[in-house]
This record gives sequence, C-alpha cells and structure tokens, in this order.
Amino acid sequence: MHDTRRMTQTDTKSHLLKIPVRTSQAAASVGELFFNCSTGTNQNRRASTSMAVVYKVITVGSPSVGKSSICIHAMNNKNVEWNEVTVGATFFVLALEVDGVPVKFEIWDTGGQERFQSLVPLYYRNAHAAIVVYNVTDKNTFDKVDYWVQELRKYDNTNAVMALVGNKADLKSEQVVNTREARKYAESNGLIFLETSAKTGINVKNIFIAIARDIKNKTPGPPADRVLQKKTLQQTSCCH
Ligand SMILES: Nc1nc2c(ncn2[C@@H]2O[C@H](COP(=O)(O)OP(=O)(O)OP(=O)(O)O)[C@@H](O)[C@H]2O)c(=O)[nH]1
Repeated sequence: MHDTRRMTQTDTKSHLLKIPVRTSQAAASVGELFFNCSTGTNQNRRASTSMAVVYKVITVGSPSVGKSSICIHAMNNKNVEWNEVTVGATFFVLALEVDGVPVKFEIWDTGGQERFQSLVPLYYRNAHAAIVVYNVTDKNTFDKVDYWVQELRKYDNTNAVMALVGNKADLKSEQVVNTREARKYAESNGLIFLETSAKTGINVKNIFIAIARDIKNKTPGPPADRVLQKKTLQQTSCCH
C-alpha cells in the first residue's frame, strides 16, 4: 500500500539525494543500507555554517504516522506533500536557534515498516534524543508506543532524551487517541509530550526546541559531550 506513495513537490525533492552507502561501523554489520540525505532550505544551510551545538536525534514509530513529514516541515517551514516510504532511514540536517544558541540537529528518520525495525539500534547509537511518533487518528500506532520506548531503553542509552509526539493533530474530528491519556503516559515515563501537525506546522519546531532544552538541562555547563562544529554542510553531508 505504502509503496505507491510518491513525493509531489519538486523543490524539496531537489534537496534529496537517494544513494546507496556503505556506512561505517554500525551499519557495516548489516551490510549496505540505503538512505536519503536532505540538507533543507538555503536558510537552514546558512544557519548551520556557524558554530553550532550538534545533537543526534532519531525518529521511530509505526509506518505512515508522519515521521518524515515532521522533519520536512521543520526544515522547510511549510507543508510539503510527502508520499514516500522511508527505506532504512533518511538523514536530515535541521539548523535552529534555541535560546540564542545555534543548534544543528542531525536527524536519522527511520522507516516505520517492520522490516526496518532491526536497524533502529544502529541509528540510535550515541543519539542525544529519540522522537517516538504516533498518529492521533490511529489507536494502533499509540498502542505501539510503549514497545518503542521499552526497545529504546534496552539499547543502553539511558541519558538520551525521549519525546512522545502525537502527529496529525489537524485531523481533530478523527482523533481517537485521548490527549490526556497520552500525556499521562509521557509524564509517567519521563518523556516530553506534544501533539503536532506536519500539515499545519503546529508544534513541529517546538519538538526540537524542547529536546534541545532538555538535553541542555541534563548536561548543564560547557557542552562536554556535545560537539562544537564550524563546518559547512558540504563538509558534514552524509554522502561522503
Ligand atoms: N493530515 C495530516 N497528514 C499527515 C501529517 N503528517 C503526515 N501526513 C501524511 O501521512 C502520510 C505518511 O507520512 P510520512 O511522513 O511518510 O510518514 P512516515 O511515518 O515517515 O512513514 P514511513 O516512511 O512509512 O515510516 C503522508 O501521506 C503524509 O502527507 C499531518 O500532520 N496531518
């Protein structure tokens, strides 16, 4: 069903390179992975050339909940009709200023299909944060949230920040996942919680702002385990 989805907006497509890569270390153990690489708008590209704190983030969740659409909206500041199944993972770079500090998010947006789930630990390695996404109009995707949270916790990354995101919040009349129930789950498991819409953009950037603040709170003072970079995106692109 999902294989028929295709991207319809050409300007964003022009930022995407679909390439087979033999990734080093982690991915080498599973052979050759395929992923897309996107560096976003010119504004995003310019912002990321200055000194920035770099955070590695991954997205996980059921298929079609809107993981890629969230990343794409955050980077382009607009709704982009996205109809492409993520194969393996897509790499995005998002540059934002958070409380006066330039932050570069290196996002591994993982494919939600079951055949890609075994790859998640590889992308999660050394991640500063994970975004667990469900679709507010599909209870099955919320029921899968706890599986993702427990899986991520297994991967020995206890310091990572986790955010629970209920996407497609623009479809209010179709919402079946109760906001209070989702928030309660998030609070009792120490997760950031937001409902978003990749269509209208509501709360999309706020996810990343909340994550950056949470990481900073967990690691106060000089950024010891955070990397300060002064590189252009050409230098940091995933395609080398
Ligand atoms: N109405 C609405 N539709 C959305 C929203 N976010 C995504 N969609 C649509 O949902 C479908 C799936 O979006 P994707 O971003 O590809 O979902 P995904 O979670 O990355 O899917 P996989 O690659 O299969 O893991 C697309 O048709 C999107 O246009 C949203 O906030 N509101």
